[in-house]
Amino acid sequence: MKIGVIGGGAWGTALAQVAARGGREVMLWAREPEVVASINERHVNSVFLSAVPLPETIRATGDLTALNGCEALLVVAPAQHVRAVLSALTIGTTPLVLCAKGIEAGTQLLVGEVAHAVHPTAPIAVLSGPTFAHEVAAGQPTAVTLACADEALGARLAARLAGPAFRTYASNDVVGAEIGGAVKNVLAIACGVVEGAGLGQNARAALIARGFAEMTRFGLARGARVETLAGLSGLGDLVLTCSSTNSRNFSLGVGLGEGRAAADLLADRRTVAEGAFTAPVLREAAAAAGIDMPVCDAVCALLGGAEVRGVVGALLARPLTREHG
Ligand SMILES: NC(=O)C1=CN([C@@H]2O[C@H](COP(=O)(O)OP(=O)(O)OC[C@H]3O[C@@H](n4cnc5c(N)ncnc54)[C@H](O)[C@@H]3O)[C@@H](O)[C@H]2O)C=CC1
Ligand SMILES: O=C(CO)COP(=O)(O)O
Repeated sequence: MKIGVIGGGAWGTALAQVAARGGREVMLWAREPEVVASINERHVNSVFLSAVPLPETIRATGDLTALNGCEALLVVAPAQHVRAVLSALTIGTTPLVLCAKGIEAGTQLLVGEVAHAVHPTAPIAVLSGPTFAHEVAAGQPTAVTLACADEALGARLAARLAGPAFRTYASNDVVGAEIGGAVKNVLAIACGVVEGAGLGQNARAALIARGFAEMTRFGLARGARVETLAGLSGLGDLVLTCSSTNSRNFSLGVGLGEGRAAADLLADRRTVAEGAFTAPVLREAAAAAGIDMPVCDAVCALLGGAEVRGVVGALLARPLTREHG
């Protein structure tokens, strides 16, 4: 049986590699003809993950119908494009494993909720965790959360995707697994700003802890479980992306912290920094639910062009409050 991968960016390619290592045949759909040609002809994704040779069992296509008949589909298009890509597919009851991290603009839906809206008969699972694509593709040790409401299916998917260096931990908290990944991208931008503006390591650690408090407040309000938020897909991924310039979100924040304009930084890149798209949606959703998320608000202000010194000053000048509740 084949595994299908929807999205030929760095993460889709690394996950194709994971599935291929498990002995699966993999069909990867990519939007860019040059990615399809590069994978099929030279067995490398020269656009998004050029350092890693790929096995011949990974085939690429630009035709979504080539994914028909796959045992499961890993959905790895950026969050804002998942609806459009899934709408072009006939799915039936093929399990969809959502691997993008974000919240849809306009609807405030998590990616799994978007997938369910488009394909109500398809079982939904979420794969999320601290996973830089280049490390996974290189076979470095990695652990992820594999969440699925249908626990038997979740266990099957977790077993199918696991490998000697790729540990999958099963969970039935789909919403919790998604919220961690979506919110940490916004917080990683904030930590990058701290780095770019030279505000110090104390500030970064404080942002991680207070950011986690924001993630928890938002997650609990959306039905997530606190232990999921404190696990691989929440705190684990938050720590990873808030500490490394390998994170696209963190490095976007570094640029903002250095005083560069968000529009210029985003125009310069072909890769996706999901936090830039999630931040305004998260602010909207949090405000509608009456949830205080000052770090996320600060990221929105910086993305909108506010000056770093003023935004940081306003964060620090908030009235003193209790650490918990
Ligand atoms: N790169 C990583 O280390 C990890 C990425 N992710 C998540 O995976 C998702 C995909 O990210 P990457 O593979 O890193 O992407 P990438 O940044 O390597 O490449 C950009 C991707 O966006 C796609 N794209 C651009 N415009 C599009 C459109 N209009 N419609 C459909 N697709 C479009 C491109 O085809 C390409 O696949 C994101 O949600 C990201 O947060 C999750 C874990 C790790
Ligand atoms: O989600 C990721 C690692 O888990 C990748 O983070 P960035 O998208 O910030 O590079």
